[in-house]
Amino acid sequence: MAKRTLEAFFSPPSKKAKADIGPLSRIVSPLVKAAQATDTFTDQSTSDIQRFTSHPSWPSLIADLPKGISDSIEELLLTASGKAINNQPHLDLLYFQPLIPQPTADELFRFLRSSLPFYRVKYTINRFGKSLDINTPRYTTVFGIDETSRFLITQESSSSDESSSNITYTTSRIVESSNLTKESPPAKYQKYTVPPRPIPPCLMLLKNLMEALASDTYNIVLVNYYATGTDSISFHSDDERFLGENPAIASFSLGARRDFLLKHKPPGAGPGNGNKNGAPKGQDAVFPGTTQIKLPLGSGDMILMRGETQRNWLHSIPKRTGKGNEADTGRINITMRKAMIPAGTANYYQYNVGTGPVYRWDNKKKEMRLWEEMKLEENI
Ligand SMILES: O=C(O)CCC(=O)C(=O)O
Ligand SMILES: [Fe+2]
Repeated sequence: MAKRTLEAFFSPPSKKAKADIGPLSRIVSPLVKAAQATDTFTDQSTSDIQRFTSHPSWPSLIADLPKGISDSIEELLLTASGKAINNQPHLDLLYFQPLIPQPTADELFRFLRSSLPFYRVKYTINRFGKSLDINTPRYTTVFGIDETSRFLITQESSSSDESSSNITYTTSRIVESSNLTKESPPAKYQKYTVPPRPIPPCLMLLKNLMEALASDTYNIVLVNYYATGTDSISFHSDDERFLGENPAIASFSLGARRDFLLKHKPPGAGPGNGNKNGAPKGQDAVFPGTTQIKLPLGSGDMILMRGETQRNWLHSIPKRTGKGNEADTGRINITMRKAMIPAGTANYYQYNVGTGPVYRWDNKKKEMRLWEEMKLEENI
């Protein structure tokens, strides 16, 4: 049975790179081709066959990206260019408006909403000596593993033919000695309440694209689904220590337009201070020389937050209610991050997968439903 790392599996055969296209396409295009070479992508226009990939850690098969979508994304790469927003202290954003134009973005939105498993995570925190139950006000899911580890993959098919469609990942955890951290990864891994899951092929093209735009690599893909305008994320910064200093976080939006707000942390707010809810209690002072920013993120928009942004700025997606609100048609947000140590993997799975039931999109009822109930109804 052939064994390769996940990275090796998707890495481009460089000789296939086209010579006549711009730098971004040169990076990403071979990755699309490499993925196609595995036959995990199938031409939906000429065939009804939808390819799926399985993995023991996923609650269901996950469909591969239809070739129509990946082709459209690939075509657009030549024109990708972002606008810098860095006219306030400690702020360094790159705004692609859009990165993927709306027809393709909306197709990708419908595809991902129907294909990915989601969770509605509940957890308890300790505030001022009292325990507080938190219901995450949106659907979430996460894939990937920190820098200390790799997934190994094997092909289910006994054939060594790379174009076999029956590809199954199997998780094996290998730790490269050069990457060993003080926290022993195998011991930490035993403590994960949710075992890490490999990034499915349908998210790899986006990951490769965002890596090319950010000039960085990512190992964690976090997906939020805001079903209605009452789903939200409160002011916070993604400044956890396991992301390292000044992380570049790529955030990609699909579906309904939602306002993305940014405000500077209040004066005197240290790292982690006031992190989740904005100003620490009793301190809602505005940082001198800064104003709040509102970016109305639409389908296909991407925002890269980099430099000192996370350390100094908070961001949120506030609730938007009212009749006929576009927010009620649903929005997906995908963030790409690089977790350096197992504590990062554990944290993301705890707060974005958790231990509760799986939800999946029901295309007939047009809502997220418990996957167990859907399976019973459909006799799956
Ligand atoms: O939905 C968004 O645009 C933001 C999501 C976010 O900030 C996060 O997941 O940390
Ligand atoms: Fe965030």
